[in-house]
Amino acid sequence: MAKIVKVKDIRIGEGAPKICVPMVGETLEQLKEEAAYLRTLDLDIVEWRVDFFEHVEDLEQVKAALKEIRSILANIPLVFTFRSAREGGKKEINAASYVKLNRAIAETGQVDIIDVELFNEEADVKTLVKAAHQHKVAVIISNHDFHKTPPKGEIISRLRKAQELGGDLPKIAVMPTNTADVLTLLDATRTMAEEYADRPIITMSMAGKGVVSRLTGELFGSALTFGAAQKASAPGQIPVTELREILTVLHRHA
Ligand SMILES: O=C1C[C@@](O)(C(=O)O)C[C@@H](O)[C@@H]1O
Repeated sequence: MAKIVKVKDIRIGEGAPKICVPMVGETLEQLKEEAAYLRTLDLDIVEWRVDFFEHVEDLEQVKAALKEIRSILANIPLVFTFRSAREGGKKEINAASYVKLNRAIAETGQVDIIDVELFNEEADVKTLVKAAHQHKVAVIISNHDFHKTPPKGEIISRLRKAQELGGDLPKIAVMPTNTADVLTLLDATRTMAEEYADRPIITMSMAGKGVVSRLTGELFGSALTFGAAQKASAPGQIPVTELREILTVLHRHA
């Protein structure tokens, strides 16, 4: 039985998939407005995609912005994510800066989860997992392919590696070029969840073809799904209101 990952009052891995909504503001004012708006929505978790932030390379300004966001979000769990440009994000920073940023933010105690990309040096991934856990912060170990869908075995291999490295929530997002790719992601999710995972996993097939994978996590084994508020952070995210409605109907008939 896969364990539950608790972040504040949210139990990831129990019941219907949890809804995570990204903030993609570039300025502090935009982020404060986004955070205030997200408080009015029916969501479970907020993700700060800090790679969009104009001052992402100034740690003190990131910390100051985090303090404001944390205050506005109150008891809503917060994921801190720097998405690298090579995996679909807005910017690229070097490995040392990436580790320093994520470690410093984990140590603030103001985030509940950090997202660490699997395709970093293994030593850096392990360093961040250890630092996060020392400060009672959970870790998503993530991987993204914005160009294709790898074979089923490779998807499973990456999720298993993320689990072996101590990620509380292994995650993979892939791009379908056809509907068979969507079935590959769903089949890999099912096999990983049923045969290898001892913790919740997060998977999605992106863009319009992949929307079905963002809705059917309870059936195939993905414990969290991303929905859009004012602006999506990746192709295929649907409005959070529609997402909640569909997840509720599917959960009722599960
Ligand atoms: O990794 C993910 C998943 C995602 O790429 C998606 O496809 O919804 C959106 C990102 O903001 C998040 O960090």
